[in-house]
Amino acid sequence: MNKPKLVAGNWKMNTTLSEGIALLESIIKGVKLLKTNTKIAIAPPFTHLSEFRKALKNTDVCLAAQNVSDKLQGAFTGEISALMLKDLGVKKAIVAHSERRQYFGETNESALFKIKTLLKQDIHPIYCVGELLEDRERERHFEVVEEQITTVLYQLTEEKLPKLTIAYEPVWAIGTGKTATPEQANEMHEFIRAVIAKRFGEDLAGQVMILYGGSVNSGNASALMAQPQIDGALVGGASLKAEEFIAIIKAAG
Ligand SMILES: O=C[C@H](O)COP(=O)(O)O
Repeated sequence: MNKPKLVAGNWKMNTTLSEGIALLESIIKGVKLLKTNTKIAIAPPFTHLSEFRKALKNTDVCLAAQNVSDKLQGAFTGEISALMLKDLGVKKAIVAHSERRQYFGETNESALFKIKTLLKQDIHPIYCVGELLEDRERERHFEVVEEQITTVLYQLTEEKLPKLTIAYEPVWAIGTGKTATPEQANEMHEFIRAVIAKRFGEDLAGQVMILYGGSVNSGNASALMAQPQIDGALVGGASLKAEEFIAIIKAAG
């Protein structure tokens, strides 16, 4: 299946607005010089979204958010709703990143609410799944990821499914410099697709983009992107360096 790949940069809690604009400008410049079919998304901190929307206006780079509230509006101090994101031109949003699960108590259940509220605003969720190191050591990784997939995706209707992107990010590979081998990543992507297919059929499962995330960089991107089940990458640290990020996009094709 030859669908265009997606490379998404998750900037996490990095850059001031002025630093962010400078980095974004370098990325836009680099992308313009590339001949690529790869789709690109950037998820900066919330504080950057409004300015980034202007900067991305005449580009093919898609504006993404790193999180969203599971509530639509009201007395929820500090939260940002899907409606607010839509108003800022946000097209995609990361949901249940492992750092949100680990430090902010997010669960599969809260992820489902977030995904539903995003889909109502026609913002496409990037739903993060992945096992802890201890899960892999105990050979529970397939079980953990299966639960993350079934508790969320099985609650969605068929027509919503193609709007969803999955990011498989083994927690032990995030920001650690340890990448899953291309074979390990591909094996899990294949498993995820099979779990989706069990409920929705092969055709729909084939339409869901499954990204790999976890220490992706210019050195390992080509081997990862060459795997048949890997549809792209969710990039953390390396998306904060324009040259690295551009090299990853190039490797994706
Ligand atoms: O969202 C991105 C992932 O957490 C990967 O981060 P990393 O590329 O810094 O390992």
